[in-house]
Amino acid sequence: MGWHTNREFFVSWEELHRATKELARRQLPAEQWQGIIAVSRGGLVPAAIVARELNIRLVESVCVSSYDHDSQRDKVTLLKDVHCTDDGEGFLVIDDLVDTGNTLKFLRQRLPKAKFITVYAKPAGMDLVNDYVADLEQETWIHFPWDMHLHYVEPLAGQDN
Ligand SMILES: O=P(O)(O)OC[C@H]1O[C@H](OP(=O)(O)OP(=O)(O)O)[C@H](O)[C@@H]1O
Ligand SMILES: Nc1nc2[nH]cnc2c(=O)[nH]1
Ligand SMILES: [Mg+2]
Repeated sequence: MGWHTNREFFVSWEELHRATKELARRQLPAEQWQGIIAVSRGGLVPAAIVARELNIRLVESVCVSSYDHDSQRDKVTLLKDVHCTDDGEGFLVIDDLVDTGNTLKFLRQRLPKAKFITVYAKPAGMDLVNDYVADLEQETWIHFPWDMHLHYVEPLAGQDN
């Protein structure tokens, strides 16, 4: 696991790779899948890792955008649709996380027969995914490695506390 304080959870590249490989392992046998659908943008890196592990070369993307509405992220719009079977049957839909579930609720209408998987899941959206690797508290904010950079921190003894 990464490490978290104050309800923030920082995920390293190595931890994301490990957890996503575990997610991929659970989708065996690979032959049951026609292809992978990445939910852009957060699902792009996990989808690449799963595609590599399952040796699946057909990787599609679906592009969505969520808007703040009354401080809730409850309006999802489709920016780019996906090319796959009509109802998504035989496809794996991959996102980095499910939080409120609004994104996946929206995509489930479009792809009712697809299998939805995420690396991380929070309680409000947990029932909307068919598989995930790690659950976190609803209040925890997940920081992904592509949103961070390494930086210096003072030794404990040098801090004002
Ligand atoms: O379950 P929800 O409450 O819908 O939240 C989960 C979604 O939020 C994040 O995407 P975001 O919309 O921030 O865009 P991004 O993937 O382009 O960064 C994340 O990648 C999931 O797709
Ligand atoms: N990076 C990030 N994006 C999110 N979108 C919805 N919840 C989260 C979260 O916990 N972390
Ligand atoms: Mg996203």
